[in-house]
Amino acid sequence: MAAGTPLLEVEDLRVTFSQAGAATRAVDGISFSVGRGETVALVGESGSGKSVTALALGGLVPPPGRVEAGRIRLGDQRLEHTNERELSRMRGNRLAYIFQEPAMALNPVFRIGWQIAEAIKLHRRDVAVRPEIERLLERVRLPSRVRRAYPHELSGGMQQRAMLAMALACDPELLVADEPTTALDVTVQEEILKLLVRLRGETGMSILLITHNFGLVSGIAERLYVMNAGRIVEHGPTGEVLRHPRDAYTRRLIDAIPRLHPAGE
Ligand SMILES: Nc1ncnc2c1ncn2[C@@H]1O[C@H](COP(=O)(O)OP(=O)(O)OP(=O)(O)O)[C@@H](O)[C@H]1O
Repeated sequence: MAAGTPLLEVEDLRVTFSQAGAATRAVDGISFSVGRGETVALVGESGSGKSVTALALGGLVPPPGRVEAGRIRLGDQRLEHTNERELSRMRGNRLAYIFQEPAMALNPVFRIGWQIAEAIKLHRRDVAVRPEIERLLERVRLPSRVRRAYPHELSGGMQQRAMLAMALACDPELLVADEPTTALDVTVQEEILKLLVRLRGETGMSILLITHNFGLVSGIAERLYVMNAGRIVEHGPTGEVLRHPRDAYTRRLIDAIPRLHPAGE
């Protein structure tokens, strides 16, 4: 593969939800890319189509949603031609997700160690499971004792770290983080974002960060795409877009971040 080729390339993606004879185009012909080792943010208000885009990457759009058109390439793999079995193998091998509500994604009746072990066993037969659990807990800065804890015994931040450990179990090339900190307190949000930055440095993986919050992206994402009503309305290097937004919708979202505009400025 040529040097500089992005890890993920999405072209003209369209996703439609059809219900009771009416069709809603949730994603309306968007194109974007994520480089190797790069963090890219997809930013937009609720309902703009960010999550549906994220789900489309892994073939996870729920019915009655349907990917109508588009080309998706991850490394040397064309995903739109991939069947469900291959997609499910790829999820976890090359592509992993973390979502907003770790408490919903973790199984309440199993200990954290068991759940991480399942994630390891699903995709990797070549590693000793127990040391690998310890390695992953260490990687997300959780103490070893968490292995024996149930999800409800952990704080929200620790639950999100446990989800991250499961997502990292298979050394994904791309981590899709869909509103990973929205359910957390502000200080914990910062901890999780710092952890993501550190993990990216340690593993070399790429991150697609999905958020409604422009306040989160500086210092995390090199580039961002702004989504509105299923379309990308603006994109560019994060600092540039934050300082000189060209689109009126982008400007409105940025104006809503109080700390970028201290009183008197
Ligand atoms: N399960 C569904 N059934 C019907 N329509 C859906 C479904 N999921 C999403 N949509 C449609 O897709 C649009 C985009 O939803 P999406 O979840 O991608 O937005 P979002 O930007 O991620 O917002 P949020 O942060 O609130 O999830 C919605 O406005 C809705 O019209």
